[in-house]
Amino acid sequence: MASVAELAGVTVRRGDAVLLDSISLIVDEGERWVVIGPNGAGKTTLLQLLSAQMYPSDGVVGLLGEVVGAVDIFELRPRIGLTSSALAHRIPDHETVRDVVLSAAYAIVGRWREEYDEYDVARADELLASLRVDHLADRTFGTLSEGERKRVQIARSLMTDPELLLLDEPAGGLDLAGREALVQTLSDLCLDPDSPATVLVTHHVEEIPDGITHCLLLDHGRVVAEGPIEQTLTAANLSAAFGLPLEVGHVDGRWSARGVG
Ligand SMILES: Nc1ncnc2c1ncn2[C@@H]1O[C@H](COP(=O)(O)OP(=O)(O)OP(=O)(O)O)[C@@H](O)[C@H]1O
Repeated sequence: MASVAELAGVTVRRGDAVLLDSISLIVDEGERWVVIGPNGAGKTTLLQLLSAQMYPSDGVVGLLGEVVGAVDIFELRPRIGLTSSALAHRIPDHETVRDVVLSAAYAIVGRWREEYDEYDVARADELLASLRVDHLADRTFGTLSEGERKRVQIARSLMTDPELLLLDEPAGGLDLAGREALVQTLSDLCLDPDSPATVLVTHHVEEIPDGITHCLLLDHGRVVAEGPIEQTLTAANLSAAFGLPLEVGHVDGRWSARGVG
C-alpha cells in the first residue's frame, strides 16, 4: 500500500509558540482519517501542512510521493482537494455554483476568462448531483444556506479527482438536520472504495462519518493517540485530549461522547 501523506518528526513554530510538536503520521491509500482535538490543538495547522500551504519548521512532509520543499507546490496542490472555511470566504458571492466547482480545475476561486470544455461541465454537474445540490447549479454562492455551501465546497474539492481529500470541519455551523444529512453524505463518500484517501478535522465525535478508518487525537500540538479508530477513539484517550472525564459510545457506525462524573 502506497503512502499518500507522511509526516516525520514535524514541528511548526511561530515565534515562541509551538503549534505542532514532533508529529509523525502516515496516511495510506484507502484510509480515511479523522483528526480530533480541542480548540487550539493544531488541527488546522496540520491540514495546512497536508495541503502544501505551509512548510514545517522541522521535520519532513511527504505528499503524494514528493517532499514538500523539494517540489513545485503549484503542481502538487491540484492533486489535493481541500474544503475549509478560509477557502469558502474567498469564494465571491456572485459566483454561480457551477463555476465554484468548475474553477477548481484551475485551482482558482472566482471564474475569470478561462475556457472549460464539455467534459469539465459534465463532471461539475455530476459532482453537484452526487452531493445532492445539482438543482442549485445556476444559483449564486452568496444565496446558499450554510449546509448548501458545505456541499458545494465538497463537490469543488473533488473536481480535480484528487488523490488526497482534506475536510476542515465540514459539518461546522450546521443545524442538527443539516449535520445529519451531511454526515450521511460524507459516510457515502468514505465508504466508497473509489474515494481518495481522506483526512477530516472535527471537534465533535458525533460528526465522524461511518467509514472513517483511523483517528489522530491532538492536544496542544502533540499527538495524544493515533491509529485504527476502534483502538484509538477510547474514553481514556478522548478524556486525555479534552482534559475532562468522558465516556464514548459507538452504535451503528456513529460515535458519541459525554462527560461523566
Ligand atoms: N502565527 C501564529 N503565531 C502564534 N500562534 C499561532 C499562530 N497561528 C496559530 N497559532 C496558535 O496555534 C495553535 C493551533 O492553531 P490551530 O488553528 O491549528 O488549532 P485548531 O486545533 O485548528 O483550533 P480550532 O479548533 O480552534 O480551530 C492555536 O493556539 C493558535 O492560537
